[in-house]
Amino acid sequence: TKGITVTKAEDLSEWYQQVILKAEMLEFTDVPGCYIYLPRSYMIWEEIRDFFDAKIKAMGVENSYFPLFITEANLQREKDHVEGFAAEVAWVTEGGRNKLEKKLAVRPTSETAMYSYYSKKIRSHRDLPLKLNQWNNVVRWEFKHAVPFLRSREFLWQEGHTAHMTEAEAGKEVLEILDHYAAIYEELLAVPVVKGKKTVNEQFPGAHYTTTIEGFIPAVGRGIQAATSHCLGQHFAKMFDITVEDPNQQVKDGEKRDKLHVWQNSWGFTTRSIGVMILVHGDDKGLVVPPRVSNVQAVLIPVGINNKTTPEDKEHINNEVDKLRKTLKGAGVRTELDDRDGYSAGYKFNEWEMKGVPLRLECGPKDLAKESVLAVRRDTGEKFTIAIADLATEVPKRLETIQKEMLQRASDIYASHRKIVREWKDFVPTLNEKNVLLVPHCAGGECEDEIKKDSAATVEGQEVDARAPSMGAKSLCIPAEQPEEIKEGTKCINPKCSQNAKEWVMFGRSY
Ligand SMILES: O=C1CCCN[C@@H]1CCCn1cnc2cc(F)c(F)cc2c1=O
Ligand SMILES: [Mg+2]
Repeated sequence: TKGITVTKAEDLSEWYQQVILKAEMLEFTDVPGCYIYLPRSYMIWEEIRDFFDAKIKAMGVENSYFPLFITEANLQREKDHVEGFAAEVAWVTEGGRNKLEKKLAVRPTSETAMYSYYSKKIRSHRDLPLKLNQWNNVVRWEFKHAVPFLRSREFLWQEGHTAHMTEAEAGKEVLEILDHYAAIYEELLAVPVVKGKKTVNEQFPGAHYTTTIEGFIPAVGRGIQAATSHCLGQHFAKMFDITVEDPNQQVKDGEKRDKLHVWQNSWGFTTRSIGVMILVHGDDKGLVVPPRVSNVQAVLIPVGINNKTTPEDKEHINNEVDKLRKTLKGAGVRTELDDRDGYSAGYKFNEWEMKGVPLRLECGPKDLAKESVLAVRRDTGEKFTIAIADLATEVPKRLETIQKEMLQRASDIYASHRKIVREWKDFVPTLNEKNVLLVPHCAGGECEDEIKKDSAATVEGQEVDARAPSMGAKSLCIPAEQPEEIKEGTKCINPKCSQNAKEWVMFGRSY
C-alpha cells in the first residue's frame, strides 16, 4: 500500500520507519546503524549547514579538517572519561592484508585528534582565541537500538572547538552558540526547544559545564537532547598542555613567565535534528516539512484532465501550468510540476502529501477559466484560491505563514506538556500523561538517580503505552527560564531527600 499502515498515535516507531522510507528521506543499508541520506533529507542538512556556517564565520570561526582515524595512544590521553565511552569506539585493526601494528580508532569526536595540534599552535596569548570547526561524520558503536537520524552509528555533525584566554570569554561564546542552535530548530525546522544547563549527572564528564537545548516529542511525551554547547574549562588544556605565557605578569628581563592554561569550548549539532523535525511535524498522511527546508515548496498538479479531455485542451492546460511553474520559480519558490501521465490527481495528491510538500496548487480547465488555482496547505489541509495574477507574491507569503504557524503550534503543544509539579504524589501520574515536568530540586546527583528509579514504576490504573517500557524520568536540563522564585524552605520534590530545593529542574522520559 502506498499509505502508512499505522497511525502515529498507535505505533510511533512503525509510523516513523514507514514515513522516512515512503517520503524518500532515507534508505537502509546492509551496514547496521548506517543509512543513506536521500536528497529530501540531505537538502535539510545543507540548509542547516548554510545557516549555521554563516553564523560561526561571523564569530571568527574557521573550518578545518582533521583525520578520521585517531591513534589509541592519542585517544587514551582523554582517558579519565574515555573509558566511560570505550564501548562506543570503533577500531580499524587491518590495512589491506596486513594486521595493523597499532589499531586506529574511528573518530567518535575530535578532541583528542585536535588538541595536540592546539598545544603546538597555542604559545602566546596572541594565538588566542583559536576557533576551529569541522563539518564531518563521526562513528559511535552504540549498542542501544539504532533509530534513523536519532541514534545511528555514523552521523553527520559539526564540531566546534575553541580556545580562549579567559573563562568569561569562553562562557560568552558557549551561550552565543546555543542561541544559534536554538535558531536552527526554531527558524528552519519550526521546532521549539528549551534552553538550559545539564545537571552534573547528565553533563559530559569532560566538561566544566554543559549547556543544552531540549526538544519534545508529543506523540510519546518524551524529551530529546537537541544539541549541546560545552564549556570545557581548563580540563583539556591540562590534559594536552595547552598554555600561554602570562601576558600580565611583571617579570624582570630574561625571567620566565608563568604558563596559564587556556579556557576551551566544544559544541556540536547533528543530523538527529532531522529526525526530531519528522517526529514533531509528521502526521498520518506522512511527512510535513517546514517550507524553509523543503526541497519542494509548492507542487503544481494539473487536474480535470480525463479521457474526455481533447489533446488540444490537455496541451493547453499543461502549457498554462508550465507558465505558472516558471512564474513561481522566478519568485524564488522551489516548485515541482507533476504532469506525469498514467497517475490520477488523487494518487499524486497522496504522494506529495506523503513527501510533506507544504503547498499543493491544483489547476484545471475551470481554474484557468477563473484565472486562479486552488491551493491546499499540507500542515492544516486548508483550501483557498489564489488569483494567477497574485501567484508570485501570494505563494511566498503563504509559505512564510505556514512556517510561522508550524512553529507556533508546536510551541503551544510543548508548553502545554511542560507541567509544574510541586508534590511527589503527582510526579508519576503527570509524567504518564505524556508530559515533561518542572520540579523543585536539590541539584544532588544521587537524588536524581533515585527519582529516575522511583519514577520507572507505573501507577496503577494509568494506561501507559505498553510498548514503551515505562522508563524512569531523568533530568533533561535546568531551564535558563525558571518558572518562578523557589520560596525559602521549599523541599526537594524527592520525598526521600531531606535537602531544600535549589532550582527548578526539567525531568522527563527521553530518547
Ligand atoms: O558533545 C560534544 C560536542 C562536539 C565535540 N565533542 C563534545 C563532547 C563529546 C562527548 N563524547 C561523546 N561521546 C563519546 C564517544 C566516544 F566513543 C568517545 F571516545 C568519546 C566521546 C565523547 O567525548
Ligand atoms: Mg552518546
